[in-house]
Amino acid sequence: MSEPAISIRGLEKVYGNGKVALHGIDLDIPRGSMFGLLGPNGAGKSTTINILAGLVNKTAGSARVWGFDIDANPRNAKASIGIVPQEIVFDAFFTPFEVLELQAGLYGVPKAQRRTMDILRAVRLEDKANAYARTLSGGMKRRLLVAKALVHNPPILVLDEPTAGVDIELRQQLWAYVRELHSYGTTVVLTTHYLEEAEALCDRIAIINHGRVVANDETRTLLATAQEKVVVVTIDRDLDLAPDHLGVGKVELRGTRQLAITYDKRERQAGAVLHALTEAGLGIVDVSTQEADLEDVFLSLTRSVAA
Ligand SMILES: Nc1ncnc2c1ncn2[C@@H]1O[C@H](COP(=O)(O)OP(=O)(O)OP(=O)(O)O)[C@@H](O)[C@H]1O
Repeated sequence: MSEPAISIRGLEKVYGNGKVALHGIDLDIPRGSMFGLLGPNGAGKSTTINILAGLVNKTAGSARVWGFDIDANPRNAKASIGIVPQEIVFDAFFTPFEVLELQAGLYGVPKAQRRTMDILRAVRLEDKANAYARTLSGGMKRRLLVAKALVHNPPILVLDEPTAGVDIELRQQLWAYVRELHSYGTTVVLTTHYLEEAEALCDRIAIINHGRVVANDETRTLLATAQEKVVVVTIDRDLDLAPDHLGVGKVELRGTRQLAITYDKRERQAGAVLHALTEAGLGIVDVSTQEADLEDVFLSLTRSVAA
């Protein structure tokens, strides 16, 4: 197997004020993956990313980006990663074209190899190429940030909370574009608070809490670890109250004919729940089940770890 796109070992960060942001993180992000870095506010996501980007100095540990050690080979490590930061910062008096050309200059991309107009076209800003950055809408600025991260054609693109404060339509556009990049082989890492977003987009997810990795798995495996399952049963008669004597989990009456039963799937299967209902003399008309979603996994993991 090829070396991971990003490989982190024992990464620690203590800020100047004594705040321990990372307690020793181990993390491998496979090449070609769409990887979600999830965690509540202050978990250490930005610190991790900023260390990889060379913007924050680590206290201990090591990291390799596309095989390049960030200490031994910082230039190559930096050239292998494009970071889309959380905050929008541009010089208002540069045009998108100039912003990208300047960035290309910073990364030492020779003029002949620059793809400024191609990138602007890809993020649908070609008609704004020569407008001042200050005249762009919030959404356009976001797209310009993505464009900026791509000028040196990095194999890894990291998006730090890219859709915070972005409207739904733009979010969809942004994700469509990120998916496209991913389909062409770019390794994509995104940090997000939006659990549904990570669930929908990422093939692997690591959850960080209080500077520690508390989960790191394929999205579907992570979802399968959620223990609660709900079976919703339509019964053959009207009820006034949820029956409380079934002994199969929490029973809730929805309307007069539907029962939602939440049970722990380690303890019993849906069949046993249905059996208990028929034993209680209730006829079953229809059945559906709901798996727990990522939010349940996230909450159970981030609740169980002390600060
Ligand atoms: N420059 C700094 N000086 C001191 N403490 C810091 C600094 N930057 C971050 N921290 C602290 O380190 C911890 C981790 O912060 P970090 O920004 O990495 O979290 P995060 O998971 O990215 O959260 P968010 O999503 O809110 O950005 C927090 O407790 C934060 O207050």
